[in-house]
Amino acid sequence: MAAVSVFPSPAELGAALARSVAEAAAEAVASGGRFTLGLSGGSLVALLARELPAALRAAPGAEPSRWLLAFCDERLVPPEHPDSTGGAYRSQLLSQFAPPGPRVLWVSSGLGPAEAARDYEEQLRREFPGEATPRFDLLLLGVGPDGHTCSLFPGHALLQEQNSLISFLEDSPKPPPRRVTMTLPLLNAARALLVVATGASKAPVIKRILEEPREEAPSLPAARLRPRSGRLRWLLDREAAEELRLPREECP
Ligand SMILES: O=C1O[C@H](COP(=O)(O)O)[C@@H](O)[C@H](O)[C@H]1O
Repeated sequence: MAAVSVFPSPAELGAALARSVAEAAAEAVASGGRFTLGLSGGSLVALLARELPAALRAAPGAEPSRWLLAFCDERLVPPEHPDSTGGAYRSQLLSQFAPPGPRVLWVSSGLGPAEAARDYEEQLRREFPGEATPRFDLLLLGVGPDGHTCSLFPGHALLQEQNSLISFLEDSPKPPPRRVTMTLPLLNAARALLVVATGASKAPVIKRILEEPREEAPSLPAARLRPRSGRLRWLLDREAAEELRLPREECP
């Protein structure tokens, strides 16, 4: 069962998200020496860029130099392109870390989609030796008004992927079309998933994802986020949560 927390606005949500990341980092660094974090793009980039640096200053044990960062999905455009998730994080968030900052696994934009996915999966496997399916400490996810998460779109064949950790698509309905993405088996292996949604345009799909009867294989990709043994928490602002009736935590 997912936990659902609702915030008055994206500002309070962003601050709580940043505190959760800092706390998870401090815990992981204390127990295992490193923190593995997967980042999604879109609206998350600005939220994290605005709130995470201050949250980290308040959590000395979080130690960003002990972090391994990966991208939950990436658009295959040059890093300087405005659609590049890695490029956006580099300029908006990573530039704020004092050296040495986190270690980052970059998706290679110079390769074709299939090669880029294969290369990224190899990079990941090297970082998690001995784990058939790597378990990230925390994955930060978004959701689109159509119910997509990462670059997993409704009705797309990638939803059936069972073997690869990373896959690719060349027909994303949301531009740009060429992308690589974590697959459901990798997402659902994580120790914790935080899914963030803000704005009224997402209210109808949030209701469907969280309140429609649970099917074996729901059509909305974000409804297939079901961690095998990890935690799943949704962070919503009031607008995104306005159609929900289920019990949730109302946060100040
Ligand atoms: O295209 C994408 O969209 C989703 C949702 O983005 P948002 O701006 O509506 O929050 C994002 O999570 C994903 O990383 C991105 O490639």
